[in-house]
Amino acid sequence: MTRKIIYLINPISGTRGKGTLREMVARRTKAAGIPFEILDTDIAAKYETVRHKIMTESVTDVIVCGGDGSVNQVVYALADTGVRFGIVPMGSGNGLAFAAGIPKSSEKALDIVFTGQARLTDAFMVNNQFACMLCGLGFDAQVAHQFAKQPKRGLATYASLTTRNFFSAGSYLFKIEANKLVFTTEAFFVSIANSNQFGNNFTIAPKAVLSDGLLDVVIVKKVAKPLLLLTVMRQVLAGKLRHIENSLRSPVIYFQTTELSISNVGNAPMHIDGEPRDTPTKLHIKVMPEYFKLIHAF
Ligand SMILES: Nc1ncnc2c1ncn2[C@@H]1O[C@H](COP(=O)(O)OP(=O)(O)OP(=O)(O)O)[C@@H](O)[C@H]1O
Repeated sequence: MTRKIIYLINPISGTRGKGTLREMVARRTKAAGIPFEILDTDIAAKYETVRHKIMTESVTDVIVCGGDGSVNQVVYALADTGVRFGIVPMGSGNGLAFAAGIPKSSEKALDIVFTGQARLTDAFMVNNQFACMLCGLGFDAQVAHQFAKQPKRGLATYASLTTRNFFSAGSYLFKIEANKLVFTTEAFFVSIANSNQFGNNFTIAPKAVLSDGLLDVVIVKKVAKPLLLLTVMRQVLAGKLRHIENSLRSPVIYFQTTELSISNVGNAPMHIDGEPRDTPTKLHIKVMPEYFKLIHAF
């Protein structure tokens, strides 16, 4: 297949400067003999010009050089063109990239762009909002809301906000309907995951697969604070899927589904793919199987 690549670089994602990246991407793509163009991502997610180029210039691949928020907006705007998407992870978390086996090193991630396999990958909708890797309600969303206001991005900022919030974290009441069951729970957070991780290889839904047509739902219930860390570590290291009815009394409820409804009774904050979003009181969440083509390392 003759390839033509558009690179979309987010100038503000993560902490690394993008000058070296631009130079490296241009030098190596030229050396590989692939026609290409390098543009910036758009803060307002307007990609009509890119869409026009895809249609009129036979562009085959759009490579996002940024974090999960950038991937989210680009994929949602352009998936229907049928292009293959790749990622050079430049964000603070990079959950989707790491779930697809893409390494953090920009040089190695570019190798995957050149040699990796495009695989049909699921996405999901949260009411009318698009998600490709993770939606969170509660603790991690609180962190995402504060992170968005920080002058400096990156993992260090995330880690320090997470630690600070841990001690003050509150729980929220949710009414959840999934797999023909309705239950009420008081929880620190609810994660709805397509990717197996939050980012930075911190796994929250160990059984999640990007292309299985299922969403992994992890509910970490209200427990005494000293127990919370242990509960999360157990989920990270050995989280086992169980039927909802068999885990209602456990500190963690972990199940798979294709869709669910959540009444956000306690008004928990929300994030989608790491970006803070308004807090809805009612959510309907539904998987969109095989929604886009993502270049994986495996
Ligand atoms: N050209 C641009 N200028 C400024 N901001 C932009 C631009 N393009 C996109 N954005 C915004 O940048 C924000 C951060 O993007 P991104 O997710 O790539 O980085 P990150 O938050 O550091 O990483 P991660 O999501 O992996 O934690 C998003 O809110 C996105 O809307």
